[in-house]
Amino acid sequence: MSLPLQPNPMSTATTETPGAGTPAAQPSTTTDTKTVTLRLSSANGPVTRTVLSQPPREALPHEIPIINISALTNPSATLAERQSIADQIRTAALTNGFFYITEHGIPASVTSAAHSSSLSFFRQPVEQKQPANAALYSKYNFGWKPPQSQRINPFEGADLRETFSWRYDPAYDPSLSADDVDRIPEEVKKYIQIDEGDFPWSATTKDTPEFKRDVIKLFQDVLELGRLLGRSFALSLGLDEHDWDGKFTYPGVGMAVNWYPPLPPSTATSPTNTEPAEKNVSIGSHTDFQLFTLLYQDPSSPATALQVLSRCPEAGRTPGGEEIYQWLYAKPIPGTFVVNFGDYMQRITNDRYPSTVHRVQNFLAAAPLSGINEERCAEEHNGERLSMAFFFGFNQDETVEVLDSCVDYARGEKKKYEAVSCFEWNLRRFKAMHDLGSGNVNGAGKGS
Ligand SMILES: O=C(O)CCC(=O)C(=O)O
Ligand SMILES: [Fe+2]
Repeated sequence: MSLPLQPNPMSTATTETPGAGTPAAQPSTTTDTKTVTLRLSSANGPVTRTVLSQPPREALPHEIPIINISALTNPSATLAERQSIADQIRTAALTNGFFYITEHGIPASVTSAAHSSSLSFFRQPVEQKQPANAALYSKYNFGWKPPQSQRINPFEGADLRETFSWRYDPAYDPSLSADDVDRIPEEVKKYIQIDEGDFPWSATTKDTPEFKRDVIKLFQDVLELGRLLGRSFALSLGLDEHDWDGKFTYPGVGMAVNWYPPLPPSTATSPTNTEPAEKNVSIGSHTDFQLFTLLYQDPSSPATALQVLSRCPEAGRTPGGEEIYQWLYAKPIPGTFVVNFGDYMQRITNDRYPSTVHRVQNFLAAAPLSGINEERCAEEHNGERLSMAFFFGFNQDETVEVLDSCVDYARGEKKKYEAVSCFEWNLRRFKAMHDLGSGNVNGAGKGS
């Protein structure tokens, strides 16, 4: 593989002065293209993107590719086979920073049990979810978050989703024995956040005892999968595949189960579906904070929900020379997880691997995308949608510098970012979001 990786234009954005309360998208016109200006908070402060004012379109296979990762779980696979996966990941990273993984080894029975148990939890009346309320009962904002209690983008409306979220607890780590848990070093322990009395799980077991069991089983499988993928990411960046193994021993993983009601039909029939509709975001436009995210999408919901902001070179540039973007649908593909990179990855790769902006608009009236869900969408569907997101980071006490493989020293390029620990990074990111009036509407942090 040829190193260093060349700069990635996907990662560039225009930094602007914060202005909480400013409309998220303002119409503007280039010579012959209608665009809106999207505002959001990012790793580098508030940014704007110029976005085509047209309905999102389905991503083409090369724009969000499907990568078969069966070699990662096959003990007799060769390094060349694993390198081939790493190369596909690198290509996807340098394209949109989004891809699907298939043949990942997590049985469909595990994802579907977690899915249906989560639905049982969320479909309960509010009074039954209230004992798990994160804002009321958690020291760390873990547990249930009611609809419109979060606002991931300070420039858009409150998110309509409900969420149940928590973070890594070594007691549920399948790689650790009870003795290992007792021997966790103090410098690591101080960053591991655990609520007392097994909260929030303790508040879910009365009426939905299977919720904890099924969701934790999925969490455990995804944790192991994330560790394997970490090796592919290292390989894709010109490192040894085991270079990061020691950084994932007690990883800073956050998990969120999201339950989306349908967006109101008035928004669903909007001719452009590009205005972030002040009051109507399922989850606002944002980037994820950490290294990478693994996302399970509900394969049974109407398909036009998750959208990825992609560069659109065919649209030219704005009169001010800025790049133009477009929204692409990342449709649910049964049996896959969606993978995207987060802000910490963008940092340590000197912007090579972009932390791509995405959002969810869960439209009830959405037309099904090609090849999937036609049958399901033709049936009665109440428009709800469930997703489960795993936000993967290195151990919280780890500090990873910008990788030399991502800096073209021969051309005078420099490391753009100073080294920062994963814990410090998350703190900074939460703070930046809250300083703009974002995050959790009632004041606490988000689980990602
Ligand atoms: O529900 C989805 O498809 C995406 C969720 C997401 O982006 C997040 O929780 O950060
Ligand atoms: Fe996200």
